[in-house]
This record gives sequence, structure tokens and C-alpha cells, in this order.
Amino acid sequence: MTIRDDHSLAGDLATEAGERLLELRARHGFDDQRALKDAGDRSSHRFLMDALERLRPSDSVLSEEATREERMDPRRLTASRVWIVDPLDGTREYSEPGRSDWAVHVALWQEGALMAGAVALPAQGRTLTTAEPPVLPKAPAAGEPFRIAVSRTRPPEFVRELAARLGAELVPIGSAGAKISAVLTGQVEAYVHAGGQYEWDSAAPVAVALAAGAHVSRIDGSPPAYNQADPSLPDILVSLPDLAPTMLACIRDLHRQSP
Ligand SMILES: Nc1ncnc2c1ncn2[C@@H]1O[C@H](COP(=O)(O)O)[C@@H](OP(=O)(O)O)[C@H]1O
Ligand SMILES: [Mg+2]
Repeated sequence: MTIRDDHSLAGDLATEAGERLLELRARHGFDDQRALKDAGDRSSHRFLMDALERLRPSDSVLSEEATREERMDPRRLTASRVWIVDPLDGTREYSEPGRSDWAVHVALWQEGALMAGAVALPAQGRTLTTAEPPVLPKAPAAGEPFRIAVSRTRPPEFVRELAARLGAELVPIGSAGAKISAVLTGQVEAYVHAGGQYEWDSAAPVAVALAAGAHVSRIDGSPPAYNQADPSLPDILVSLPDLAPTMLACIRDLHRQSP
């Protein structure tokens, strides 16, 4: 098995899971959105688990849709390779007609670092991967306005003030994968989240963002850690590198004023 194989495998699995989700959405329709969400989460999880079991039988897997016991299985903490997957990120948007901000995340953590990953954006017809990381757009000149992607439904409470101080525009988008992809492809210049999230929500897009050379950190500037005993990873900042120092300083100021 070569390193290159893992990058391609992540891309192929995310893309195929995404195609299956597109078919399911077309077949199912939107009359029962709850049922569509459940069917999407469940079938995509099953597909990815079966494929990884077959193709990488000695690796561990941490999936959003696994049972609590499976997620807390201590064996993954001593494993050297763990696939961290979110079979359907942006489940809410998947169940809304016409929306393309949902994703499939497949990442590989190996010995302490994210070493491969892919984010399929099936309704946008593309998959971003560490096999061929996207070329980052140019950052806006100092003082120029820029755009920050935020959750449509659970944006961090400090984000309005952050945008006001930085002269930035907030762009609500569903799915952490779709938001980080939007940074990497030039629809926005940054993504900030706080208040709750899990490793599977960010592992794959963070792997691609790091491979592309984007800034990735927690909102206190520290590096995010994956394959932890507690998979909670509640905040994240991904941005074009030049914007990160100013954004982190501004977030720090805001927290100093109202901790
Ligand atoms: N406060 C919070 N607590 C837990 N999970 C959160 C959260 N805010 C966002 N998330 C998760 O992060 C992903 C992106 O959310 P959003 O679109 O709001 O930015 C979603 O994943 P899923 O769709 O896989 O559940 C969502 O559940
Ligand atoms: Mg998710």
C-alpha cells in the first residue's frame, strides 16, 4: 500500500458515497424530510463502513453515524491508522430542495496527524482531495473587505461583532465541509465556528485545507487534535493564511472583553 493510495481511496469513497446520496435524494423526494435525512445518514455510513472494512481491514474507523459504543471503543486510541468519516455533513441542507451545501467527509488520521482526506460536494459536482489539493486563491489586499462563512443555524455568538470590527461580510452556508471548501475555492476567505462540533465535522476538510496551505487552527490559535478519546472539537478557524493573524487577534480581543 502506498501513501498515494490512501489519498485516492479517500477521494473515490467520498465521491461514490456522494453519488449514492444524490440518487437517494432524487428517488426519495422531499415530502418526508426527516425520513430523507435518516436514510441518507444511514445508507452513506453503511456504504463507507463496508468499503473500509473490505479495503482497509486493519484500520480503525470513527464515524458520526456509528453507535456510541463504537465511537468510544478505546481500540482506536491505540491504533496507528484511523479513518474519521462524516457520511453526510449538512444533513439539514441535504433534505432541503435545491441546496448544494452538503458533503461527504473521508479523512485518514495516522500516528498523530491527518495524512489524507477528501470532501465530496455531490450537488456541486466536485470532490476536493489531498491527492490534488486546490490552489488557494489570492488573499484580498490589507484593508479590503472579505467574506466569512458561518453556520446558517448555529453561528458563534461573537461573529457579528467580529465581522463588524474586521469590515467583513458574513456568508451563511450549510455543512462544515462545504464552508471549508468555499474558503479553498474562493467563494469566501474564512470560516469560523464555535459552540459545538465533532472531529468528523472538520477532519476531512481540514486535511484538504492543510494540504492546500490554508490556515487551520482552533479559535485560540492552537492546532486542532484528532482521534482524541472525546471526539468533541467545538471550534475551528480556516482562512487564507494572510488573514489569520488579524482574525485571531480580533477573536482574542472579543473574548477578553466578554469571556
Ligand atoms: N453547536 C453545535 N453542536 C454540535 N454540532 C454542531 C454545532 N454546530 C454545528 N454542528 C455540526 O457541524 C456540522 C455543520 O453545521 P452547520 O451547517 O450548522 O455549520 C453539522 O454536522 P451534520 O450535518 O453532520 O450533523 C452540525 O451538526
Ligand atoms: Mg457533520
